[in-house]
Amino acid sequence: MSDASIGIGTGVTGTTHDAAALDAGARVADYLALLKPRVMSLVVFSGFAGLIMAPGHIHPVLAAIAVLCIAVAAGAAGAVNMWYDRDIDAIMRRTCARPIPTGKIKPEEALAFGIVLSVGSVMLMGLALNWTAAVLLAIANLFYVFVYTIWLKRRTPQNIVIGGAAGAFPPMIGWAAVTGDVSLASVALFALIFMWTPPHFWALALFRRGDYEKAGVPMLPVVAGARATKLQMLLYTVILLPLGLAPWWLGITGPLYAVAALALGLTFLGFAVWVWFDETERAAKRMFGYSILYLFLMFAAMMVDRAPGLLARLAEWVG
Ligand code: HEM
Ligand SMILES: CC(C)=CCC/C(C)=C/CC/C(C)=C/COP(=O)(O)OP(=O)(O)O
Repeated sequence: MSDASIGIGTGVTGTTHDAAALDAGARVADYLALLKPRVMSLVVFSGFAGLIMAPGHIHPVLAAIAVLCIAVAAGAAGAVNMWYDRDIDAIMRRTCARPIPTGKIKPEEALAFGIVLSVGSVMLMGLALNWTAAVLLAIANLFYVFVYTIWLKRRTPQNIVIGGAAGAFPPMIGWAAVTGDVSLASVALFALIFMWTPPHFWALALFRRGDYEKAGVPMLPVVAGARATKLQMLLYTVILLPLGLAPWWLGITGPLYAVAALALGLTFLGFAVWVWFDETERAAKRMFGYSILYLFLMFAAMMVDRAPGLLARLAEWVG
C-alpha cells in the first residue's frame, strides 16, 4: 500500500468518524432538548432547596440521587408534553424549532423516551430514598402530563392555575426525600410556587398572546383579554407577599430570609403594578424575567439562611 493511499484512507476514515461523532452529538442534544432543560433548572433548584430545608440528615450521595430523580422525572414529563403537543408546538413561533416539529426525533421515540425515564426515575427514588418521595414524584409527573397537558391546557384559561400544581411539587419531593413525610412547612413551599406560577406564566402569555391565539390554546390573555389578565396577576402577587413569609413564620428560616422575601415580594408586586399601567409589552417581558429571578432568589435566601447549620452538618459528615 502506498503512502498516498494510507493518507487518503486515514483522511476518509477520520472524516467518517468526525461526521458520526457530530451526528451522535446532535442526537444527544435533541434528546436533551426534549427534557426542557432551562425550565427544569429552576425545578431542580427548588427541589434541592426542599431537600436542604428539611430537618434531618441525608447522605450527600443520596441527596444527589434525589435531585437527579427530580430532574429526570420533570424532564421526562416535558418529553411526553412535547409528544402530545407536537401539533400546536409546530404552529407557535416559540416552539416550532423543537425536535419533534423539526422532524429530528419521531413522536413515538419521544414518547417512549419520556415514559422510560419517568418510570426509571420514580423507581430509583423509591428504591434509593423512600416511597413517599417516589409517590410525590409520580404524582407531579402524571399531573403535568394528564391534568395540565392532556386535560386542561386546551380547554380552560384556568389551565395553568390548576395544572401549575405539577411544578409546585419539587420542594415537597426534596423534603420528603429527607424526612419520608409531608409537613406543614413543605406544603408552604408548595404553596409558594403554586401562587407564583400564574403571574410567571401570564406575564409570558401577555407578550406571546399571538402564538397562543394562532394555536387555539385558550390562555387567559386570549380568552379574557389583557386587562383581566393583569388584574389576576396583581391578585396573585398580593397573595404571594404574605405567603412568601410563611417559611419564616413556620420557623424553618430566620429573619434574613424574611427580609429578602419581603423585598423580593414587594418588587414582584411593583412589576405587577407596572404591567397594569403599561400599554406596551415591555413591562410584561420584564416581569416574566423577574419572576424567574424572584423564585431563584427566594429559594437561595432560604438556603443561605440555613448555611451555618448545613456547614456544620457537612463538617460532621467529612469528619
Ligand atoms: C403550568 C405551569 C407553568 C407554565 C405554563 C410555564 C410556562 C413557561 C413557558 C411557556 C416558558 C417559556 C419557555 C420557552 O421559552 O420555551 C417558561 C419559562 C420558564 N419557566 Fe415556566 N411555566 C410554568 C411553571 C414553571 C415552574 C413551576 C417553574 C420552576 C419552578 C418554571 C420555570 C421556568 C423557567 C426557569 C423558565 C425560563 C426558561 C428559559 O430561560 O427559557 N416554570 N415557563
Ligand atoms: C416530576 C416533576 C417534578 C414535574 C414538574 C413538571 C413541571 C416542571 C411543570 C412546570 C410546568 C411547565 C414547565 C409548563 C410549561 O408549560 P407548557 O408545557 O404549556 O409549555 P410549552 O408551551 O413551552 O410546551
